[in-house]
Amino acid sequence: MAEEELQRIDEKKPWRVLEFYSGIGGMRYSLMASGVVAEVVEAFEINDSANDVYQHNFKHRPYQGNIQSLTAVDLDKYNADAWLLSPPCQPYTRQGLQKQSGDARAFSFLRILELIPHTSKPPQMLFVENVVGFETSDTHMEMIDTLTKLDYVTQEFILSPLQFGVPYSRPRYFCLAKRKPLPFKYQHSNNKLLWSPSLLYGCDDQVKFGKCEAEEGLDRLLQFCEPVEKFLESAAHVDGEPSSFDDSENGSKDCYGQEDDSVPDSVHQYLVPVSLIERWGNAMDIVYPDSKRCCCFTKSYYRYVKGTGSLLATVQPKIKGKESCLKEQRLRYFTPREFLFD
Ligand SMILES: C[S@@+](CC[C@H](N)C(=O)[O-])C[C@H]1O[C@@H](n2cnc3c(N)ncnc32)[C@H](O)[C@@H]1O
Repeated sequence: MAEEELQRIDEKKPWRVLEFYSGIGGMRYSLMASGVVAEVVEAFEINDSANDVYQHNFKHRPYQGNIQSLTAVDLDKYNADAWLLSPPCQPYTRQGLQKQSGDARAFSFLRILELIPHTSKPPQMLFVENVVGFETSDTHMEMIDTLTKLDYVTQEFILSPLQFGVPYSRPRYFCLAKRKPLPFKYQHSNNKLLWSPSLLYGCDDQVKFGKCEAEEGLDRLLQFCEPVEKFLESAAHVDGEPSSFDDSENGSKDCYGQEDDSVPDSVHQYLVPVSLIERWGNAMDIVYPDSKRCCCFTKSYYRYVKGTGSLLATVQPKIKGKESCLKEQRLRYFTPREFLFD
């Protein structure tokens, strides 16, 4: 690696970052929240609507095209230090066909890996995010093989927001890669896959950062988790965004078919129609303001009930759960701002 490259990192000049599969910009948000001095010099995303949101959020419209068509020359011109990549996860999800590298949606990521050795200045750092299942895939094998050959050292993690005090169960795979001679601060995690972030902080505090898969680890984690209510929008602050779920059966009245002045209009749109509760109540995942967990929200939240995310009971019964009448618990959907937990 050229001397001046290392110098740039040492001198804390802003990292030049490329964001692949930028979606609505979650990676960029995390980068900003991390406090790293960095500039996203370009983002790449094929989806027009995602790019609208990204542009709204960051006042920059990502390069709209297929990442698979990028060339090494294209990438060279950004002179980037770090690449952030969150490629499609469908090839690796447990519920899917698990075609892995044989799935067309994996091709663009494989192509990016192929391009790295052909760039005149490979990135010094990579950050890859995907679903649990990626770590056992042939795509992962290909990625590690490519990175090792190109002198990268990796640290891999499976982490859940629960391990960071957020009441949301959503384990995800993360890979950090640095090109030698750039070192990791804590090198005992080099080339390992870990289920706890503790070593990132140079400690092995399993009480604070338990392996969240294990039952007793989960119990310990929940002690440190904030309750759901900490992440709720107060009624006054619920934006008047148009409802994206079908409450046509509900008309303009509340879910009980009555006028209810105590519920602001802005919250009304998030109430779960009573007909849905009657039909699908058994399949609903219900949480309370003092709960310390939520199920993973999917893009079908608001459209389907089963397995798409939790619903919030706004009236707490004496006995929590489905033993008490669900209709009386005044269930509502989480708002978009709430389930993005920002
Ligand atoms: C897992 S999501 C990434 C989410 C993103 N990190 C965010 O915060 O929204 C994958 C994204 O990659 C985009 N995508 C998939 N294949 C692509 C390709 N070949 N070229 C460009 N974008 C692609 C999808 O439209 C989707 O938005």
